[in-house]
Amino acid sequence: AAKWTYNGPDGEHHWPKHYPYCGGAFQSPIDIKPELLRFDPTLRPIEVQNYDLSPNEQLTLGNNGHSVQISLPSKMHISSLPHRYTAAQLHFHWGSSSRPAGSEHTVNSRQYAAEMHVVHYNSDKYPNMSMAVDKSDGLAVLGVLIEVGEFNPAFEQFLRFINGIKYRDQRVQISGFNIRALLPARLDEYYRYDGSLTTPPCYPSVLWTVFRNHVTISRKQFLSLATALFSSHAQDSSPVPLNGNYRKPQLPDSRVVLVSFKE
Ligand SMILES: NS(=O)(=O)c1c(F)c(F)c(S(=O)(=O)CCO)c(N[C@H]2CCc3ccccc32)c1F
Ligand SMILES: [Zn+2]
Repeated sequence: AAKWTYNGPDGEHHWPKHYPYCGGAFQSPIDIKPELLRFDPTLRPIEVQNYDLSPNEQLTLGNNGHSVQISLPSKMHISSLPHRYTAAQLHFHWGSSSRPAGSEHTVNSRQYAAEMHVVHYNSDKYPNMSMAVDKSDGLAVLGVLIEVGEFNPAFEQFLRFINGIKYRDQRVQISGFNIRALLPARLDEYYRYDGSLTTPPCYPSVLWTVFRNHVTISRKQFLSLATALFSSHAQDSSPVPLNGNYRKPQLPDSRVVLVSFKE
C-alpha cells in the first residue's frame, strides 16, 4: 500500500492518485450545515451492547502511524441498526498544541478540538472488518466531537499510557474500561448520513452517526493527545510529530443529513 499523510507531497489532495475512491463520491467528513438537514422521526436512539468492559479484560492500545487506536472485543456491538454492527476499533483525530482544532466533521463550520470514531462492521453479512470495509453496507462509525473543557476520567483510562506508544507500530496492553463513558450522555440525538472512510482507501462504505452533543477533555489531556505521539518509527533519525491528523470537509453533493432531533 502507498504511504499517505495529512500534509505535504503525500497529503490529502494527492490521495486519489493511489486511492481512487478518495476522489469519488460520498466522501467523509462533511460540514454538517442547516441546509443539508432533514428531521427523521424514525431515527431511534443508538443502543450499544457490552461496551462496559471489565478491568480483567485486556485491550491493545496502539500507534498505527496515523492515529492512536484501541482494539475492541467482538462482543461489543450496536443493536439498534437494521443489521448487527460489531465493534472493531476506536481511534482519534486531533489538532495540535498551537491549533486545538482537529475534528473531522464540523457543525455549521465549527471545528472541534478533536473527534473520536468507534468503527463497527456489519457482522450479519460479513465475517470480519477486511471483508466489510469496501461494501456499501459494510461499516457503521460512531463519531463523537471533543472540546477542551472539564477533565474526563474515562479518557484518562487510556491517555495515562500514551507515552508507551510514542512511535509508529508501538502497542501496549491496557485494562478494559467502560467504553460507553467515552460517548456523550444522550445517544438519541445525532446526525446520520452515508459517507466513507476518512483515510485511504476512502471506501464509501460507512453509515455515519455523529452525536449532537460533544464530550470534553481537559487542556492537559488534549495536550498529551496532541503532543505525545510520532508518526515515525522509534529508530527513525528524524521524528515526525503525529498531529493535525484530520481530513478536511468534503463536498456534500446532493446528500441529505438526517437528524434525530427537532430543536
Ligand atoms: N476515520 S475512519 O473511521 O474512516 C478510519 C480512520 F481514520 C483510521 F485512521 C483508521 S486506521 O485503521 O486507524 C488507519 C488507516 O486505516 C480506520 N481504520 C479502519 C479502515 C480500514 C480498517 C481495517 C481494519 C480495521 C479498521 C479499519 C478508519 F476506519
Ligand atoms: Zn476516524
